[in-house]
Amino acid sequence: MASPNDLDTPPTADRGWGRLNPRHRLASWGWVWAVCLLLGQERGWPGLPWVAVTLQCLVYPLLSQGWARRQADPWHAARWVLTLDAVCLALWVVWLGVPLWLTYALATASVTSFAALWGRAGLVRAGLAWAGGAGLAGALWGLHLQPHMGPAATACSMLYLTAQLAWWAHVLQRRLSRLSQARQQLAHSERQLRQQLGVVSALQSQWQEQAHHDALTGLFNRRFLDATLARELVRCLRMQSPLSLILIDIDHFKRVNDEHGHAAGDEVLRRLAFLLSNDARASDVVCRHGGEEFLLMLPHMPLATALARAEHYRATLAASVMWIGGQPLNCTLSAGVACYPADGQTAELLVAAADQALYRAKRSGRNQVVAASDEGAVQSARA
Ligand SMILES: Nc1nc2c(ncn2[C@@H]2O[C@H](COP(=O)(O)OP(=O)(O)OP(=O)(O)O)[C@@H](O)[C@H]2O)c(=O)[nH]1
Repeated sequence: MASPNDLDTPPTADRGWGRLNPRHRLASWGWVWAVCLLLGQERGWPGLPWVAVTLQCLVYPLLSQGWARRQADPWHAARWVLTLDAVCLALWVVWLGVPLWLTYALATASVTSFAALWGRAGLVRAGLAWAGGAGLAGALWGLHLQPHMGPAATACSMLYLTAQLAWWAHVLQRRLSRLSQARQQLAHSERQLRQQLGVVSALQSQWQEQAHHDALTGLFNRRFLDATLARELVRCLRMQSPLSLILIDIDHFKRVNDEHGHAAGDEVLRRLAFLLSNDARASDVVCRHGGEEFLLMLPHMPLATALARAEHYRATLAASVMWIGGQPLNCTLSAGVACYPADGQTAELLVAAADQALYRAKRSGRNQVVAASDEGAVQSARA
């Protein structure tokens, strides 16, 4: 006696996969009225049962539906309406003499409705309602078995049952197809989301790369070094290990730009960057500190080794002739070397010590390497 055809409300675990549909319920009761009409003709009912049948099949559904709609929770009220339907149907079939096909059609339609709407709990409720209705009718009027009906009433009952089952199947099919569409959409959205996440993560990596690297040379930039140096110093303190800094500046770089052009100057910066990063260990951080200045952070490297590294760079650059735009170009560099902990215990102090050493290297004539701890002494012979 219920219909699940209202698909606008998504089913929930509580509501099964159907929903009580008032129009379909009225049609079902109309059908019952038609079957009773045929049965009444077959059995030659007098006038009174017709009034009762009409009240039951055409008036009661309207009244009960109106009541359910006025309740605060119409869904809960519908459960009681459907239960009352089952009780009434059981009363009728017992009173009419349990006609086999009519009982079967009505009971099946009622039980499937309960099951579709409320699952297993609905089945129990349907069983109780039918047993209650039949028991009440049996107590009132006793059981008068007249199981057979004529072909017209039987055909009508069968048709009703078939229509009811077909309707449920149709609703179930629509629900499943909607579910499958929703799943496909969900999978599509998930794919799109994954793609977008991929793009975002690629952009993030690109942004991090740009944020930490110098565009011209590809070396780390000063921001990255500032963030790393403090962390490395803490590690070296914990491990009681030295950390050296080499600050390098190309000598008379302005002249390079003036005489060979800015592009040639850029090329010199790139080649020196390549030289510096070529020998670097995995733990070293080679960065462009600004302009024509480079800073190397060398964890766990004592001063003597750092001085030797700086001297290697100085000597290599001084000895090499760069051919840029068909022109020979020779550059030199000056370097200041400072070592933790002797020359400074914080990042700022250590960089300042390396800067002082570089300044002294410049002041002493350039193309040389100077250690911060060795006040004024030139560590490396001029090339
Ligand atoms: N080509 C090029 N030149 C740069 C870049 N950044 C800074 N410079 C130039 O580097 C030069 C640095 O000049 P100065 O600071 O006077 O130093 P210098 O000429 O190297 O002289 P000293 O350091 O005293 O030996 C300036 O002419 C800047 O324009 C860059 O990215 N590309």
